[in-house]
Amino acid sequence: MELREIPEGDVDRMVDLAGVVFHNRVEKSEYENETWLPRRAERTGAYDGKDLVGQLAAFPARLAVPGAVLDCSAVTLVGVLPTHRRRGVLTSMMDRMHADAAAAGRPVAALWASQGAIYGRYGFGLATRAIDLEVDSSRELKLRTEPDSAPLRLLDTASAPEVLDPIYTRALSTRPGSLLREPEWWSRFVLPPTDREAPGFTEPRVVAHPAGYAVYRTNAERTVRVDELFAETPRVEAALWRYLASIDLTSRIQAPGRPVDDLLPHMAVDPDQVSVKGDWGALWLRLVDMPTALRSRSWATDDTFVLEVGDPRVPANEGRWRLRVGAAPACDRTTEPPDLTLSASDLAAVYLGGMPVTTLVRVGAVTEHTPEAAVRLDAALAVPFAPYIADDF
Ligand SMILES: CC(=O)SCCNC(=O)CCNC(=O)[C@H](O)C(C)(C)COP(=O)(O)OP(=O)(O)OC[C@H]1O[C@@H](n2cnc3c(N)ncnc32)[C@H](O)[C@@H]1OP(=O)(O)O
Repeated sequence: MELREIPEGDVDRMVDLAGVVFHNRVEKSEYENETWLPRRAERTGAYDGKDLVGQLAAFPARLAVPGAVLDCSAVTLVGVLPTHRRRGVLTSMMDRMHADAAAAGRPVAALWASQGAIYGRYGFGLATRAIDLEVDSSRELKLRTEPDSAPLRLLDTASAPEVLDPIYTRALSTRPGSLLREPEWWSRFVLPPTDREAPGFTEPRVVAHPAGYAVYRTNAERTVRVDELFAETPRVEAALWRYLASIDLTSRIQAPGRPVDDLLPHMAVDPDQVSVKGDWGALWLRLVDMPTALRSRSWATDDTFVLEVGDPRVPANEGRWRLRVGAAPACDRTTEPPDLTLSASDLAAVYLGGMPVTTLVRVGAVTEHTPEAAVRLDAALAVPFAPYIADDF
C-alpha cells in the first residue's frame, strides 16, 4: 500500500469511494458539485497497486477563532474501503495531513466526524456543539424581546450572497468557530435549489434585515426549516423568529444545528413553545502548530500558565510550554513545573472557549497540579458567545 497524491483526473474516483464508505447513491449529474471541494483540496490517496482504497481531502480554509482568523486545513471525504480497514491507512493519511498543514503554514485543522470515536487519537478535540430547536408556531410566538421594527425583505437566491456575506462575516468576529465563505460556497452549500437529503422541502427562501437574515425552506407538512439565521442584535433575532413563526399555512419551525446559547428558548414568553430536540458535537479542531495557535487568539485575562501537552502524533507540540495570555500572548518552551497536564485533543477542545477546562479536570482527563489553574485558564479562554459553525463539510 502506498500513499500518494490523487491526481485531478481521479477526483471522480473519490466520489465513488465516498459512495461506498458513506452508503450514498450519487447520480452522475451530481459529480460536478460533489467534486468541487476535493478539486481544490490537497488530496491524499492510499493505493493498493492501481486501486484507490483510502482517501483524505484537506482544503485550505479560514477559521474564525477568538479575536482572529486562522489558516486551516479543512478535512473532508475521509474513507478507507471495507477491504482495507484497520490496517493503519487512516493513521498514515492523518500523519501526512498534519505534515502538509504545517508545511503550508496552517496552524489548525478542522473536520466534522462521522463518528465521535475516531479523531481524538489524532489530537482533534470536539470544539463546538449544536442544538436542534423546534417551535410550536400553530399559535402566536410571543417574545420577551421587542422585535426590531426595520422592514424585512425576501431576496432572490442569486443576489442574496452579496447581501448576506457581510452580515455572516461580521457575526464571526464575535462568535468563533465558523469558516469564512467564498462566493461559490453560498450557492453550492447554503443556497442550493434542492436539498438532496430532504427533497420534500422547497427551494431556499432568504429573508433579510439590514443586520441579520434567515435562510429557510418549507414543506407541505406545514413545516418551516431554518437552515441558518444570523443576527447582529437580539432585537433583530426576535424580528426574524417572529417572521418565521408567522408564515401562513405553517405550524412548526424546525431549526437544526443552532448555537448552544441560542436566545430563542429564553426569548419565548411560553418556554414550552420552544423545545430543544437534540444536542450534538459539531466541529472537531486540531492545533497543528500549537504555540502559533495559542499565540494567535485573543484572551480574556492577563495570566501565565505552564502547560504540559501530550501530542504523540505531532511531537513538535509535545512537552512543557509557558503560555502568557493577555494583550501580547506568548508561548515558549520551558522546564518549569506544569500547572496543568493535558492532551493535544483536550487543548483543542477548550481552545475556542466552548468546553470548560474545569469539566475536563473533574472527569479526570486533565490533571491540575496548581490549585485554581483550571478556573484561571477558563477565565482566560472565555468568549462572549459559544463557538458555533453552521457549515457541515
Ligand atoms: C472528516 C471525515 O470525513 S469523517 C468520515 C470518516 N469516514 C467514515 O466514517 C467512513 C467509514 N469508515 C472508514 O472509511 C474507515 O473505517 C475509517 C476512515 C473511519 C478508519 O480507517 P482505518 O484505515 O480503518 O483506520 P486505522 O486502521 O488507521 O485505525 C486507527 C485506529 O483508529 C481506530 N478506529 C478507526 N475507525 C474507528 C471507528 N470508526 N471507531 C472507533 N475506532 C476507530 C482503529 O481501531 C485503530 O485503533 P488502534 O490504533 O487502537 O488499533
